[in-house]
Amino acid sequence: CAKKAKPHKDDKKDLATCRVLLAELETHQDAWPFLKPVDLKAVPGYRKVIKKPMDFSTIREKLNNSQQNNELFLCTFIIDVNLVFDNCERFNEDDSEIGRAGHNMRRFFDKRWTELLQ
Ligand SMILES: Oc1ccc2c(c1)N[C@H](O)CC2
Repeated sequence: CAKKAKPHKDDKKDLATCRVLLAELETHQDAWPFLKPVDLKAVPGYRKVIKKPMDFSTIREKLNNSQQNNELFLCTFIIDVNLVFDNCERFNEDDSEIGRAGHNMRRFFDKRWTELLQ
């Protein structure tokens, strides 16, 4: 991940950029399956199948707690967002409403993070 994020000149703004990017993810029309943690009591099999649940509200909490000087926050952010979409692919058919939402959101994220952070 570190090698992916080209060492661009000014990483001081990266935390603010992650917050902007996260806000765009949260307000996307296909974000609804990913806004809050999956209810592990209500969804049979989820706890067993998905080893590392992740969602946008948890990512926001982690960003709010991360320190600018902890330079790992950018990689952690990218890894966590991709975990949301990887979990979605693992648990949902591609040809399902939530499966399609996951693919759409991943495509949107890949485009925006490349524009904003690389
Ligand atoms: O039918 C269902 C019911 C619940 C969920 C899903 C599908 N997929 C989500 O990834 C996790 C929650």
